[in-house]
Amino acid sequence: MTANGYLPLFETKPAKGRNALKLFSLTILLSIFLIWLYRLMYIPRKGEAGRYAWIGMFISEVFFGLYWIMTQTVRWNVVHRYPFKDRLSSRYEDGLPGVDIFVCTADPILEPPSMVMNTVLSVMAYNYPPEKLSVYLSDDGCSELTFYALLEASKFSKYWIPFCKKFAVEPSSPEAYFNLNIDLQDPVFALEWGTIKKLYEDMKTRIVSAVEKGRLSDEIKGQHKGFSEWNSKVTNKDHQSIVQILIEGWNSNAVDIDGNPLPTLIYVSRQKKPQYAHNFKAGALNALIRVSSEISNAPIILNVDCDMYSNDRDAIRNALCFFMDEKQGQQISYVQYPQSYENITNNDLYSNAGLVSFKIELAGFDGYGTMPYIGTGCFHRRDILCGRKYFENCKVEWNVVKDKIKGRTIKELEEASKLVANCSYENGSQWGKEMGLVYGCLAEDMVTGLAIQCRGWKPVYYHPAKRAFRGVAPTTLDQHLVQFSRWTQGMFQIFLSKYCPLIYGHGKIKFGAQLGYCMYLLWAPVSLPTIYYVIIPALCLLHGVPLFPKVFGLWFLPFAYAFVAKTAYSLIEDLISGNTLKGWWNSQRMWVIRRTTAHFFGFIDTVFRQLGLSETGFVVTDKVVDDDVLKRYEQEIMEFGNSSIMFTIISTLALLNLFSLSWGIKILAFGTAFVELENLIPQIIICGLIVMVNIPVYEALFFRRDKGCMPSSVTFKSIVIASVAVLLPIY
Ligand SMILES: O=c1ccn([C@@H]2O[C@H](COP(=O)(O)OP(=O)(O)O[C@H]3O[C@H](CO)[C@@H](O)[C@H](O)[C@H]3O)[C@@H](O)[C@H]2O)c(=O)[nH]1
Ligand SMILES: [Mn+2]
Repeated sequence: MTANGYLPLFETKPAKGRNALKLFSLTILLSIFLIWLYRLMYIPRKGEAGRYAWIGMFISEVFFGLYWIMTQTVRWNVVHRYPFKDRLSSRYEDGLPGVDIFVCTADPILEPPSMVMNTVLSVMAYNYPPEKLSVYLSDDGCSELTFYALLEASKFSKYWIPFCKKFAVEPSSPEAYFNLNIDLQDPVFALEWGTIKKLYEDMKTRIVSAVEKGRLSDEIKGQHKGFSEWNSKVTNKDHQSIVQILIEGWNSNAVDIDGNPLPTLIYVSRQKKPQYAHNFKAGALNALIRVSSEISNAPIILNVDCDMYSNDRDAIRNALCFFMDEKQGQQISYVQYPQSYENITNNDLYSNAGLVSFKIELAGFDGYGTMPYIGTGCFHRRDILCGRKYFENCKVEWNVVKDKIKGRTIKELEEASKLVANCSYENGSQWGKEMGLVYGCLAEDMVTGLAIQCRGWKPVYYHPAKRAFRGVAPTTLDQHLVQFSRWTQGMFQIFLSKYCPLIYGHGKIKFGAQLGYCMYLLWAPVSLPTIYYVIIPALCLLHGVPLFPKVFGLWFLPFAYAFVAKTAYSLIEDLISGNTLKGWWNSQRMWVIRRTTAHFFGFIDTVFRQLGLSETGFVVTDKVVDDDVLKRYEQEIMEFGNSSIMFTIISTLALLNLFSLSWGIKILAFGTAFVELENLIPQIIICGLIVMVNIPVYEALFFRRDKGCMPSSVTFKSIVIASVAVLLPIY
C-alpha cells in the first residue's frame, strides 16, 4: 500500500439518469394499475359471451404486470467498474497470486478438439507470470482424440506463447488471430507470422484429420504414455480417472523456444460409472477443484467453457484489481465477465447476444452488491467456492506456497489427483451441497452464485468495452431453443427449490436483487400468460367477442400507454446497448417464439421433474454447423428444416393469428357500423403485430424452397390444428 493516501485498485461509478428512469417506470406502473382496475370493473356477467376469456386476460395481465415490476429494480441501480491494472503491477508485481484455469469440454463431436485447443492456447498466453498459471482441461467426453489434441497444443504452445508476448498478439486464440487481416509491412514480423501460421495450420490439420478418422494411429499413440489409459474397456460413460500432466510448469526443463517458463498444462477426465450421477458441468468443476488442489492449488480459479477463448491478455490482471484492493477486496467472491459471441450476425437473427442483459440488467445487479454467476468467464476465489462464509476482517492470503508439489514426482501427483477425481470420493461429503458447485440444477452457475452471495460475499461484474472472452452462439433456431429450454428449466428449478431468492436470499441480499433474480428464474411460468395472449384475443376476434375497451374511449389510454411506453423503452435500451433497429425487431420475434416454445417446454419439464416423472439431462449445445446452414445463418434466414414439435407450435400460432387478422380486416372493410367494431380493433392490432413479427415464419411455411424451410409435415399439421382451433367455441 502506498505510504500516504491510499489509491484504490478499482473504482465504482453509478450510471446517470436513474431518477428520470424511476419516474418513467412509475407512469407505466400507474397504467398497469388502471388496466387491472378496468378488467375488474367490466367483467362480463354470468352467461355473457367471453366471461372466462376476460377473466383469463385479467390473470395474464396481473402476471405480466408483476413480472414487469421484477424487471425494473435492476434498471434503477446500474453501476460501472473501473480497475487500475497499472497500480496493481506497481504494488504487487512480485506477489501476484497463482491462477488455475479450468476449461470444460464434454463431447469431441459437438465441441471439436481443434476449437477447444484454441481456447486452451488462448488462456495459456495471458500476460501473466507463466510459473503462476496452470491450465486444466476437463474432458467429460473422455476422448483420446481430445487428449491427442492437447498433446499437440502443448507442443505448439512453445512457439505460440513467445510469439504472443513478443508482438502483443490479440486475440491469443490462433484461429481467431489468423483470421484477422494483419498488417505485414515489417519483414521481421512477417517472417515469424508466416512460420507460426504454418505451424498452427499443420497442427490443426493433424487434429482435424485424426478426429475425422475417429481413431489414432499406433505411431501417434507411441508419442506419449498417456494414451495407454484408453484401453478397450474405456467408454465415455464408464471409465477410470485419467490425469496427465503434459507441461509441468515448475520444472526448469519446461520452457518455450526462447527458454522462458511455460504455464502448467494438465489433462483431466474424472472417473465415470453408470451407477453414479455425474452432475454434468458442476460435477466436472468440483473434480477439477480437487485435482488442482493436489497440484497447483492457486487461490484464484478462472472457469471458461471450451468455446470461450480469451480475447484480452490482461483479463486476469483486471480481475485481480478487484480481489486485491486493500479496502474493498476482501469481501469479493468472484468477478464475472460478460459472455460475448463472435458469430453474431449484423442484426442478431436469433437474439443471442443478450446485449441488454449484459449492458444494463447485470450491471444493475452489481449496483445491489450482487451478481449472478453465469458459468463462463468468471474468476473465483478458491476458498469461497469451496464453501467459506464471510466474516468481517478476514485476511486473504494470496501467496499460498505450492508445498504439495515439493518433492513429489509427476507420477505421485497424478496418482493423488486420480483418487480425488473418483466418483466415490464425494460419497457422504458436502461436495455439491455446501462445497463447490451446487448439484441437482441445470443452471448450476446461477444457483452456486446465489448460494455464495447468501454466505455474505459480494461479487463484482466487470464489462469493459474490450471483450475479455468470445465464444460461439447457436446458429440454428432448434439449437437456440434447446439452449433456452435448458436455461429456463434450470432457473425455474431454483425458484421452486430451497434456494428461491425470495426466501433463501431474504435478509441476505437486497430485495431489488431478489426481484432481479426472479426476472430470470420465472421465464418458465411467464410463458403461460404469453401463450394465452397469443391465442385468446385472436380466437375471440373470430367470434366477435371484444376483450378490450373501445379505441376512442378513455379506458383505452392505459393500454395504449403501457404498450407504447414499454415498447419505446425497450427499443431505446436495445439501441443504446449496441443493437440495430432490425436487431431489436428480431428480438421481439424471438421473445414470442421462445416464450411460446422453449420456455413453455421448460415449464412442463420442470413440473414433471418436480413430480418425479422425469430426470435431469444436460443437452450440450452443438458448436459445429454445416456449410449450407451456415450460409443461411449469415444471410439471416431463419433455420427450421426439421420436424421439431416446437416448430409446429410456432407455425400454428402464426397461422391462427393470420386467420384472425384476415377476418378482422374483412369485417373492417365490409362490416356493419364502425361503432360496433370499435372495441374489436385492439384485438385486430394485436393479431396484426403478431403477424408482422411472424413474417419469416410464413415465408418458411409457404414461399421458401431451401433445406431450412418448414418441412411439409409441419406445415400440414399446423394448418389442421389452426383450422380446428378456429372452430372452438368461446366462453
Ligand atoms: O456434462 C457436461 C456438460 C457440459 N459440460 C461443459 O459445460 C459447458 C457449457 O455447455 P454448453 O452446451 O456450451 O452450454 P451453454 O448453454 O452454452 O452454457 C451456459 O449455460 C450453462 C448452464 O446451462 C453453463 O454451465 C455454462 O457455463 C454457460 O456458458 C461446455 O464447455 C461443456 O463442455 C461439461 O463439462 N460436462
Ligand atoms: Mn456454450
